[in-house]
Amino acid sequence: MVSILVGMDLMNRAKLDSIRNAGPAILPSVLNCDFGDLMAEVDRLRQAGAEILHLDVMDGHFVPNLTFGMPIVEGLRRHTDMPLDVHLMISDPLAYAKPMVEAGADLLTFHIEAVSDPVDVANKIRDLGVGVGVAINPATPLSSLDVCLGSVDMVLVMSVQAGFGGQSFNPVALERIRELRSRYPDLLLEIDGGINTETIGPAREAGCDLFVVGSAIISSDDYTAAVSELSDAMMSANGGAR
Ligand SMILES: O=C(CO)[C@H](O)[C@H](O)COP(=O)(O)O
Ligand SMILES: [Co+2]
Repeated sequence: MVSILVGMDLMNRAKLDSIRNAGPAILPSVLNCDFGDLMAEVDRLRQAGAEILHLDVMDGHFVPNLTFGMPIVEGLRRHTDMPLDVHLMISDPLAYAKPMVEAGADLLTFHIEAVSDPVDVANKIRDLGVGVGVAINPATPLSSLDVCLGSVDMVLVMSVQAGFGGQSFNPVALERIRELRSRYPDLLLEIDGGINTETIGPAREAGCDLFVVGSAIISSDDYTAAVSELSDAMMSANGGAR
């Protein structure tokens, strides 16, 4: 069991490096895809050029929506070698961190609003051998992250209130990305919510590395065209804020 866990840790850390080196990158969220055809949806996203998957785990308690847990993550893990970026919108991230890592998560992100001791949560997730991220909702003061920024690999700046796909982009996220980028030049920054061809460029100009996109891809009839248009908008923006 120990050697299996050690092997899993090495694999997960390698995937974390590939996430870190992928930026700037588009991470499709499967939140609004056809769950009756999930693996084919993942194949379509992969063929469209996606290299990392973003998985939105919601518990119906921290957010008023319920999605999926370890069995789906584990099924996706067996189906694809893409790194799995798991966004935990749950009230008790530590209760599910180890099962999520065993299911195949490569990067586990908890919400700052959900925990009382973010350093302890970050350290315990890191001890599982995966990358650790902290997410912040638009209404939460950015200063609440200060205590744990030295303990995480990534900050996920929410550009919508966590809970649902298809919401409108909140530009407060751009100010936050700018501020975090200027204070922490090497910190991995991800943005999530309402990212489309209009918002991805400004987010990159603000200094963001990873761009989660749900409905702007999934609502398209042609995932390849959607990813290509997003990628063009992302790459033509000036990422020099970094
Ligand atoms: O974390 C999320 C919602 O809480 C989703 O990742 C996000 O909303 C993606 O969907 P969209 O691009 O449609 O906003
Ligand atoms: Co998300």
